[in-house]
Amino acid sequence: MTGTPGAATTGDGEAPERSPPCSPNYDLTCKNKVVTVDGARVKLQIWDTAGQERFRSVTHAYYRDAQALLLLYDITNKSSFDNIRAWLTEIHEYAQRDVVIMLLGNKADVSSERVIRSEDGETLAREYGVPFMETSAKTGMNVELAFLAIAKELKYRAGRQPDEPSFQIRDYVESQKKRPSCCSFV
Ligand SMILES: Nc1nc2c(ncn2[C@@H]2O[C@H](COP(=O)(O)OP(=O)(O)OP(=O)(O)O)[C@@H](O)[C@H]2O)c(=O)[nH]1
Repeated sequence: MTGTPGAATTGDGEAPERSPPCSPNYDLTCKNKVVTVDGARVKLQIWDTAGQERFRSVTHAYYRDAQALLLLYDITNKSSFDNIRAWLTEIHEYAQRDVVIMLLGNKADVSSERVIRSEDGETLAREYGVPFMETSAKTGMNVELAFLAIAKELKYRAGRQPDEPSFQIRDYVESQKKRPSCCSFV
């Protein structure tokens, strides 16, 4: 899922789903994930797109309806990081205007091969006003947090009362995220 968007749509854990059932195909995989937010079950339907250029025309159709997009790059692979700007441009054009976007720098466990500094991810995320953290699919670092933050944001939007203070996903992520413990590069 590196250099690529993963899209999420939600449904109430109990209610009929807003999204159609998962039907993965050759260039997309799909999984359901239930996250508990303030005692309520939020079901996320997660689509993992392939990042290759040749799939872009196919993936438009999928992320057009997404409520959230997780953009992953690989901290050991510069081109995956460089691709993120192109994806953000695509998203601006094709995704819903209020889509929740999160930038994730994956493989944070392999610090010896790091070529993208955390600060570079932070700077890019700030430029686009999106939350950012580094993750590791291997150790699990910040992985649950990424889905929890998305679920919180979507649940908040769905049930917001006019006088309720808004949920600030960037502040939440900043306060909860773990930082990689070692930084042997630059
Ligand atoms: N050390 C480490 N390896 C990882 C991590 N995430 C993925 N990998 C490894 O990187 C390789 C590629 O992982 P994939 O998830 O298939 O990569 P991808 O970019 O999604 O590939 P496509 O779905 O084909 O675009 C596999 O060998 C994974 O085990 C991570 O956080 N840390």
